[in-house]
Amino acid sequence: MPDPKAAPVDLAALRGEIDRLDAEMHALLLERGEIIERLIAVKKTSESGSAFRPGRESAVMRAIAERHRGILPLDTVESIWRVIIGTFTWVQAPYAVHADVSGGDAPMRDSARFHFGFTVPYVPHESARDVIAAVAAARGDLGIFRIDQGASAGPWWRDLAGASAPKIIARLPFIERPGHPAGTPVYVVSKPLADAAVREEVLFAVRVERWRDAAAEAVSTLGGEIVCTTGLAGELSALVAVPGAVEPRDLVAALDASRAPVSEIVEVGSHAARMRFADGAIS
Ligand SMILES: C=C(O[C@@H]1C=C(C(=O)O)C=C[C@H]1O)C(=O)O
Repeated sequence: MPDPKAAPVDLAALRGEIDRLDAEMHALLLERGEIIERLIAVKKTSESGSAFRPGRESAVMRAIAERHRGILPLDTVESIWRVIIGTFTWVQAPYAVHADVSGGDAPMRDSARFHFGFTVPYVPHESARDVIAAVAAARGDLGIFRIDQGASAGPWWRDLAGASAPKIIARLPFIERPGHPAGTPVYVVSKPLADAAVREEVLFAVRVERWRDAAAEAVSTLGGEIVCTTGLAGELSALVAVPGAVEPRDLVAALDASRAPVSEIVEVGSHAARMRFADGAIS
């Protein structure tokens, strides 16, 4: 590879270099497409109807963020690769992205376009629950909605309970940072991915007979957090995220010990460990 510092100085020659690189990048994308064609047969995607492998996607995004340098903003490489990955997933098994626009269409459209590109269809809905219902009714579609729905949205996470109900499969953006151009924190739901799901963080719908502030501390001692809560006929329903190594019985024991007795606990999804980007480094 030529040393860029020793690059030719006239404009036409520099544009010639850019043309060469563009042709190489395009050829590499075509080659990536050929590998995807071979991968379709290995993954047997047509049987499950879903090509998403959120753990693999998170690992790819981490590698990109870790090796990135130079004048091109991270936002740009991140969005380019999200479009590449989202579209190559769509090529394996077509899907639409259903989005809850109850908090405004613009942030959700930004999120869908940034993370899945423009080839994948975008379908707006009135609520997170409508998104979950649309995903339940479709074969391989995805749904996205804001994690912070506010109390009026109700306990939407309970719609994810049950073996065949949709599940949370990812939390986006993968690379969290202040000022992210599509930074609204969203959950991605799909039909259950079974063995293809990543379980670095596991999410439970938990019903507790009464609420105690000590319950939040108990969950945080396990390395988890209470993501959302809502009142439910004298009880409290919470969506709780804990590291994958924490067994449901450990969570129940911790909540019981904080005098917030658990009357029901159901797994409603899982996702990759969160990544944060600050001062040029991923943690
Ligand atoms: C290519 C795959 O399928 C999907 C597309 C990916 C990609 O284009 O890099 C990564 C993960 C999957 O969501 C795969 O499973 O490796």
